[in-house]
Order: sequence, then C-alpha cells, then structure tokens
Amino acid sequence: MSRRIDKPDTPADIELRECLSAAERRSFIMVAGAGSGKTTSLIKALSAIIDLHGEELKRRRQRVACITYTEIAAEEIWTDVGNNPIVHVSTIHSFMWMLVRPFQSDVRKWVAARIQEKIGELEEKIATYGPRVQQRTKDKDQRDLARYQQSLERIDLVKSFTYGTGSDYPKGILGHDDVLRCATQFLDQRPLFRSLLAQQFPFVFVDESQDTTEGVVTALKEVAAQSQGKFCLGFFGDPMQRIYMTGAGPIGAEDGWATITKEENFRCPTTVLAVANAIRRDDDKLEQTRGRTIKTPDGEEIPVAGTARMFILPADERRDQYIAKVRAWVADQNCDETWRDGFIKLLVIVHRMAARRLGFDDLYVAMNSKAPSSFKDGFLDATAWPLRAFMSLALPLASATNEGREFDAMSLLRMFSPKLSKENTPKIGIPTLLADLRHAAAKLAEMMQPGSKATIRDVLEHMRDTGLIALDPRVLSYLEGGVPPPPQQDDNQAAQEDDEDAPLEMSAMDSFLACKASEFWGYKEYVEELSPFSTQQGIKGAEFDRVLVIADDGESSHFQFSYDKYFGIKELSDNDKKNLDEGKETQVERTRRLFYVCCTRAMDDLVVVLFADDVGAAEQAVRAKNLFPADQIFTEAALG
Ligand SMILES: Nc1ncnc2c1ncn2[C@@H]1O[C@H](COP(=O)(O)OP(=O)(O)OP(=O)(O)O)[C@@H](O)[C@H]1O
Repeated sequence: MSRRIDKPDTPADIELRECLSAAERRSFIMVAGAGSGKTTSLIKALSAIIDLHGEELKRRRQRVACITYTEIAAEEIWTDVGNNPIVHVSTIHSFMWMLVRPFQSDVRKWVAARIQEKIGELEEKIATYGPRVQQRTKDKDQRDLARYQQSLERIDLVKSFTYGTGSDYPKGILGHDDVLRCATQFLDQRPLFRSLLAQQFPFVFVDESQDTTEGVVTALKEVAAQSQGKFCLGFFGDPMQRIYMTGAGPIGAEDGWATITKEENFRCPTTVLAVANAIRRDDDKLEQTRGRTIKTPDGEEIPVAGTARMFILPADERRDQYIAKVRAWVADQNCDETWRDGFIKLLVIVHRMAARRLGFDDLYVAMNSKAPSSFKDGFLDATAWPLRAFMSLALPLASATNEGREFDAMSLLRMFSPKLSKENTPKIGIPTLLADLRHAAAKLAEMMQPGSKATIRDVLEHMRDTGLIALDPRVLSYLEGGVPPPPQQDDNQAAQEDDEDAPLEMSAMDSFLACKASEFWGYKEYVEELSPFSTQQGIKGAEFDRVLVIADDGESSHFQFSYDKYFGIKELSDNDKKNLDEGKETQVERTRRLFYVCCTRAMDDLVVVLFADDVGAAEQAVRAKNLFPADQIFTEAALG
C-alpha cells in the first residue's frame, strides 16, 4: 500500500496548512465522511508542521501532540512521519498521564479525594438500602467500604503513582478512567496546567475525534481558548463513525476556528460508495463524491466499480454453510478465488450463536445476560474490567510460555508482575524470584489449556497468589467473597428487582468466575479477528480489499444494536419510541453508524449477509430501505 503522506494534496490540505502557517495560529475541525483522507490530512499536517516550525519547536523544546484511538494507529502515524521525535503520537490515556505524571503530590491529593468520593457514594447507598437488598450485596458493600478506608490510610505510603489499565490506589496505580478524570479536572480547574500543556505542545491534533469523550474535548477547548493565537487544536472526525457510547459525536467549532470539509471518498469503489451514501441518507445526508480510482497503463485515471451485494438468508443452524456458499458464489461471479478460501475481512457483532461456534458460550452469557450494561459494552471490545487480567496478561503469557518465547514471557512479567516492580525490593534473591514466576507462568499456561477444568476464578486466584499481576480491586473483591451459594429459587427475580446495577454485577460476576478459563481463547479470536470494535486490528481507520459484514442479531437482542430494527424488520419497542420522543438515540441510529463504519472499509468488494427469522419479510424490508440496488439483493435461491 502506498504511504498516506505521498498522496496528492486536496484543497482541504491547503486550507489546513494555512491554519498552521498563519502568524496567529488557528484551531480547526476537519469533518468528513469515511475514506475521505482525514488521517491522510492529519499526517500531511504533521509533516507540514515539521517543515514550517520544526527548527523553532526543537529550539524551544516543544513538540506536536497527535492523539489516536489505538496504540496501533499511533504506531502507524509515527512511522508515516518518519518517527520524528518532534511528533508525539499516543493514545489519549498515555498523553494525559504524561501531562499529570510530574505532579505527583497533586495526583496524591486527587486520589485521596476520589477515594473519599467513592466512600461517600457507598455510605449513601448503604444508608438508603431498600427492603429487597440481598445480604450478599450488603456484605460486598461493607468489604468495599473497608477496602476504600484502608486505601485512604495507605495513600500517603505510595512512593509514586503510575498508570495501568485498572486503578489500584494503594499500589499507586491509576486506571484509564481515573487518568482521564484526573487530567481533565486539572485542565478544567487550573489555568497554569492549561498553559503548561500549550507551552509544551503548541499543536494538538485528535484523530477519530467523534469517539473522544466530551470531557476531553471540553478540556482541550479550554486550553485553546486560554492560549488563543499561540496554540492550535485540531479535531479530525466523522460523527457518523461514532461507535462508542462515550464518544462526543459532532464537535462544534468555536469562534474564529476553521471548519474544513472534504467531499471525496478515495477508498471505496463506486458501488460501495453508493451504499455508503444511501446509509447516510437516513442520517446527516452527507454525500461523498469520486470513489477510488486506478491508473491505466497509459496513465488515465479511471474509477473502480467494485461490487456491493446483499444476501438475506435464514437465521438457522446452517449459518456457517451459508457463509461458505456465499463466498463460493462471489468467487465464481467475480472470478476471484480469494473469496472462496483466501483472506477476506469478516465483521460481525458478537452474539450468542457466534460465541457458541467459537467456544465461548458461557463467557458470552455471563457478560451479557443479566449483566450490567457496562459489561455488555465492554465485552464488545474487551475493555470490561473483569476481562482485563486475561486480555493483558493471562492469554499472552500462556501463549508465550506454550510457544517457548522466553523473552516475550519475561517482558510481560516485567510489565505486569508487582513482584518485579521497581518499588518492590525482593525479599528473596532475584534468581529465586524469577524461577518462581516462571513456574507460576507454566502453571497458568496449563490452567488455560483447552480441555483444562480450571475456572476463571481458579486462574485469577492463581495470578493473585503468585503475584503474576496486580488484579483490579473490583476483581479482588469478588475473589474474597468466596464461592457463592447455589442460586436460590428467587435469586434471579431478586436480582432484577433490586435497584441499580450492583445485583446485576454480582450475578454476572458469579457466572463469570465459574466459566472455564479456556473459553477466553475463542473470545480472543473473536475480538482480534471478527469484531468491528477490535482495538487490536484497529477497524477504525482500517481498509480491506474484500469485506463481508454479517448482520445477525442472533438469539439475543443486543443491548446497543439491532439489525432487525435498523432494517425495519422488527418494530421499535415502546422504550425506543419513548427515547425517540425524548430526543435520545435508539438502537437504530447506533446500528446505522456501526453498519456505515463496517461497509466503508471495503476497497473492492462488499458483501452483507443478513440472517433473518423470516426471510420473506426481511427481503421486503431490505428492498424498501433501498440501500443496495434491487438486482444486487439475493436470497438462498441465488446460491443454487
Ligand atoms: N488525496 C488523496 N488522493 C488519493 N488517495 C487518497 C488521498 N487521501 C487519502 N487517500 C487514500 O484514501 C484512503 C482513505 O484515507 P484515510 O484512511 O486517510 O481516510 P479517513 O478519512 O481517515 O478514513 P476513515 O474515517 O474511513 O477511517 C487511503 O487508502 C488513502 O491512502
């Protein structure tokens, strides 16, 4: 693939360069549809800053900050600007942590206040228990309260604070959420902190800004307001591509800011572009032009037609066979064997069927049925806190151990084991310590082995007892609770009737801890290869020659998304209607945006397979929606 930086300049790139070169720096918003080259413009802008201001920035020891959604995107962008040290590319969490880290005593005060706040919330909850609150909930709340109080006493003993995936205050670890909370609070409340940011980083760019939280957007805007003329803030995004609930969506331009748009789509072939424009017709009506082109041998630029097709097939146990048939059919039609058995990008939102096929049915059920919404959301991209110890350490460490990758195993241990942290001077000799950790890693790999009977609880206890990782205190709290009693007859009902999410969390955690730990392998495969939310492969900003989107609500109607409602196969619920009346969004808007992101990844061919209970009704609804040309919508009959 050719490098983004080598692409020709568009009028938007020229307009953007004017914002960067003006004596009075001007902040801006670049809003444009999929494949319009926003990331390309961002890379070009970084390179323009290096050319225009590189020397001056170096002299003043200043840098340009570029905030991306994933580590992978950060790496890609930094490579594209020749790994220039003037450019600091990172995720928002590490950027914010870099800013607050030097202010250790302020962080300490902030952490103490945060714990006080949590204690206050818990005390309030305890004081207002309803009659149905279960004893287990009460016990857990008391344990959490005691833990917070203990943490508060130990905060002064923490030598220095660091940042990890989940917070563990007595160990001096601030998790993702806390880092953002702390940094945005500092930025909101302290003019000096804002000046410091602007002085260190006179240019701050945010890619995928539609999924950046409101708090971060506001805080950065405050920096821009305070340092007007000397600071340039740029947001690059597309509200239609917001796929996380926490994202800010459309970002408004402030007075004096430039709003830069891009009309063209450079990625999708004309057939796919037509679908993309049709999807947006029901939303902000933005229509993109051009589409991907190629140069003929005699230098003529011609549009790529590509293909865009949709299949409606029965939602039964033959899903896998149908997919294979569709692939073979497209291979024949397109004279392209890759469609039969080569690499195509499959995108599917996890549902019960997919989970069962990939061998993580119980894990899916634990995190989705009778689970808090934060678990359901966090299951889509593996960010839910109960999953973290597995995704960050247990799985990669077990793989490294199984494959004899000593060096990788050691790096993981150095990264995660509190026994190897700088603060912890070992009581036993280093060689003994390392041998113990290696032994613990081998045992972990054995417990994670497919076919092993070890449960998630067993593995977490093993990791806790051997010091392989500092577990999230919320996980620890459940481990300490012991094995739960077998469910009482009215347990489920009580769980539903109890107010708030706490009982839901408790029952979800009971099921989660009882799952086989080896189910995580199938889940990992899903997250890394099939999920449109995959942060590993980074579907955001990614593009693939051949894309197959599976639209399947499965057996469970997902909390956030419903293809059946989006395509108009299923009626909106009373709750949806109420939300609409109140101006809130429903599954329909969310599904539309996700569908848009998925479809617009295609550079050549797009195939959408919708699995429906009633194929006839679904076909009628799909045709009425008019997203695909009538002669490109097929049912089982076409497959022969
Ligand atoms: N000016 C250009 N001329 C030709 N091709 C371009 C140009 N700008 C970008 N492209 C190509 O278009 C594709 C999409 O670019 P890019 O990923 O920057 O878009 P994006 O707007 O960030 O995408 P999305 O929002 O959909 O993730 C890439 O293949 C890129 O190389």
